[in-house]
Amino acid sequence: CFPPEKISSVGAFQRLSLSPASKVDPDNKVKLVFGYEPDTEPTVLARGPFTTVRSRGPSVTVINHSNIKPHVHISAACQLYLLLCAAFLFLTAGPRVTYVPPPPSEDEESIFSHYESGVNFDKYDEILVDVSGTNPPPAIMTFDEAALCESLKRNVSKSGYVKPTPVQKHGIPIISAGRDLMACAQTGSGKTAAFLLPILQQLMADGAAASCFSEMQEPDAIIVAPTRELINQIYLEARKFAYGTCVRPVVVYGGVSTGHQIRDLLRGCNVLCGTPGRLLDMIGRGKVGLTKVRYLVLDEADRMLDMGFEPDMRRLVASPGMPSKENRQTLMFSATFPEDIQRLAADFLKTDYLFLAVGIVGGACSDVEQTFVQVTKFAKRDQLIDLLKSTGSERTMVFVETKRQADFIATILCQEKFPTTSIHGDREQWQREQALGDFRSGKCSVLVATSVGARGLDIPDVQFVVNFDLPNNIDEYVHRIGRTGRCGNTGRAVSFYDPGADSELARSLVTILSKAQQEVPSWLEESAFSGHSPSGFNPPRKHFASTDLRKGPQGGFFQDGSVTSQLAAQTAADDEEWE
Ligand SMILES: Nc1ncnc2c1ncn2[C@@H]1O[C@H](COP(=O)(O)OP(=O)(O)OP(=O)(O)O)[C@@H](O)[C@H]1O
Repeated sequence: CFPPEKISSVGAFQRLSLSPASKVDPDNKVKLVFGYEPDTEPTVLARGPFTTVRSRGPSVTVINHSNIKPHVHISAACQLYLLLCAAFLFLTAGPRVTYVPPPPSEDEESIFSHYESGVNFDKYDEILVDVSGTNPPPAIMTFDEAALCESLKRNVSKSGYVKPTPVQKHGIPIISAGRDLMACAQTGSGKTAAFLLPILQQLMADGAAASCFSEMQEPDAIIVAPTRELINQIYLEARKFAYGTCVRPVVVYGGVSTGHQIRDLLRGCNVLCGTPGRLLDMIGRGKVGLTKVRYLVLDEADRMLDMGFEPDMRRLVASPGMPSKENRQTLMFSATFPEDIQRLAADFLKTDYLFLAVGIVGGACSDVEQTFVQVTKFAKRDQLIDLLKSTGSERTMVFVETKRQADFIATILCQEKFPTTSIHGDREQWQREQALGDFRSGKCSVLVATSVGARGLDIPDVQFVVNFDLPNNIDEYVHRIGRTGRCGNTGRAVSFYDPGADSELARSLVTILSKAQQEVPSWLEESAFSGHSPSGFNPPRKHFASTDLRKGPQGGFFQDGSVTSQLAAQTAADDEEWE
């Protein structure tokens, strides 16, 4: 059946059309051909029930013709190899995703619904702020000083924002001045608006408007975050601030029908929010062009590294069309600033980027009252039930180590008549979204979660966090308890400390507690400094680092503009399983 009748280009692929008049194979088999180059003999590597087989580059694709007779013998080794490839593809591809999430509400009241900032909101002004790098612009004290355009100002006010938080006071003018930024700030202190407002302001001032007339959308800003729930939340914030303007944010993330997301994308997109994999997929499909990108935001950058997204992030910045770092503005947000994040910052950001640290890098929010209970593994369940009975109907997040454990504990709590739901990586996306919806609406007052719920989730009125299992990573601990005590509100966290399993974390916990001005239980201190714990206070780990390594004499510390003393930061953690 060779030479082929026709070779045509189909996007990045080549299609090799074979003559239907070729000799008939009684088995009706199809051949997979590799290594075809003009004037060379193709090598047939496989036969199988394929309809269309595609491969990139010089290799060639064959379209199924049931009447083709293979004319090259396939060795047994090749057959085995291809069988393994097919099995791998089948296992990794999984079932086709068809879930289409319900559209977010168009109702203005629900778009702008928010919870009130808490009694400690004004205490944010006392937090030490460190800005390092050359010529940082002065901080703003009010949203008026941010010179936002009318519609944005109106949306900010409808969101209940009266005055900026420290990360906004410093972050907004830095971004508006066109500077690259690496920022670390405590949980729940308003990082999302710190990058969204100046970006949206600039796009609105430039008259950016989404166009639905292009098969390839070319966003002005790309925002990347590690988890589906977090990126969706960022998208909803962007949509809220862009309400009533021509700027159109769009979100793409895994677990949802790709076709649905492409259709949404093609309705116009200025600000594209995405998880790394789905974003690269859209770029690979030619639905997203990068040449117009002016802003690239990497939120929770340290978590993206922990989750193994570094290659994806590098692929993104190296993707065809992506402006070089000199020609775009890059903003990275991270709870910690370890060396691998500094390395990434050096690669992705301009050399004169500014480093902004609000509070203690990697420190816990001091509005959360942290309590520890010593309990053995087998007594945890009863302890949890007692605890929940005493807290009544407070909105509570319970963190556990494994997905199976999450289901198990959720079932037990339901049996005990606590309205409970769960979120973890083995649940379908629609189940995850339903669980969050039920928890947000109050239908379920308890949400049992694995680490997937630890970062970034901003759920109103979570009064209580329980670490049923402590994480093996102190950063994770800080993020988990940060689901409460947000935006100046107070919250409580109770952690079950199993001396047999958690002693490795003891010293880091003592550090975190003391820095957040919390009482340190004497038994925890003893455990931290007894021979059972790893030697050395806050043992070094590959992630450890605190402040900007570039810091020179000009790197000062500011408290609303004035130079203060040096911040310290200590985090210690191991990698934990992520889903
Ligand atoms: N200036 C402000 N005034 C009132 N509320 C605000 C202000 N800034 C942010 N908020 C609200 O505070 C809550 C927390 O903000 P956000 O989720 O951006 O925090 P974060 O720093 O990103 O937290 P995390 O580190 O957990 O991701 C949100 O509900 C947000 O709408």
